[in-house]
Amino acid sequence: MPHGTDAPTPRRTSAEEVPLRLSGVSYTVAGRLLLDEAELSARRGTSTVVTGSSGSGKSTLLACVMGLAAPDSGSIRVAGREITRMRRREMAAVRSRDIGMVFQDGELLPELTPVDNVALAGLLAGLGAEEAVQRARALLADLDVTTAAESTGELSGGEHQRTAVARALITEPSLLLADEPTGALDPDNRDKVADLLFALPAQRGCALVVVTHDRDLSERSDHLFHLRGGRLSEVGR
Ligand SMILES: Nc1ncnc2c1ncn2[C@@H]1O[C@H](COP(=O)(O)OP(=O)(O)OP(=O)(O)O)[C@@H](O)[C@H]1O
Repeated sequence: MPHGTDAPTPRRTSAEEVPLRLSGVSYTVAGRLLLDEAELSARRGTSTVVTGSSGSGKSTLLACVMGLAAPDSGSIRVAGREITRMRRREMAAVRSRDIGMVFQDGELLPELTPVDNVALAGLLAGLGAEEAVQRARALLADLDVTTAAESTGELSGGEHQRTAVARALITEPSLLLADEPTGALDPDNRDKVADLLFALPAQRGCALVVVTHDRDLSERSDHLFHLRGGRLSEVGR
């Protein structure tokens, strides 16, 4: 294209977009600098783990990425879009379409079936009811969770957390976040859920970002960062 024309830059395809890019992100709470010009990029097909002592700000980092906490300065791009100045409604749409989140205790509704728990996330993101239920059933079958259970409360710890992973995947997000996803599990289930999570970037082309104390998860990741005194540094291995 000749230099200096006004032709719009072509929109990059979603496969080229970097699911997460933090640049110069600072965040202070109660007078304490939790993030000091943090830099982190997570590409599709890769896994990243952030470790740090209790209270170092790992969950706060994820809260910033989800648009639930507003940094003092810096840029956060999710699926190619700047989120730091996004309106609440637009951010909610990004959160439900582009980001999947797995919490330590799953945060599922115990009285609903596993299928309904997973399908509900799809419905909230705008999928039709039939498609949401079909996707929920397929994901649960893939992740080896029974679709016959009448309530999620009756699942084992491992099944419960695999259901939480299925719920996070229903919108096929480019960015999958997890906060201590194995923290509430026994060693056997911890291994199974870790195997499952760290296989997802290659299987589904998403970027996985996990914050954890679990050393085993750190060792599985493609990229390892440590957060201390507000400084987020990549650990060479
Ligand atoms: N809204 C808030 N008001 C005051 N302090 C806060 C607020 N949010 C977070 N903090 C403090 O910021 C620090 C970081 O919290 P955060 O939960 O991000 O740490 P963490 O590294 O995830 O810890 P853990 O590993 O124990 O989960 C903590 O000392 C917490 O008490």
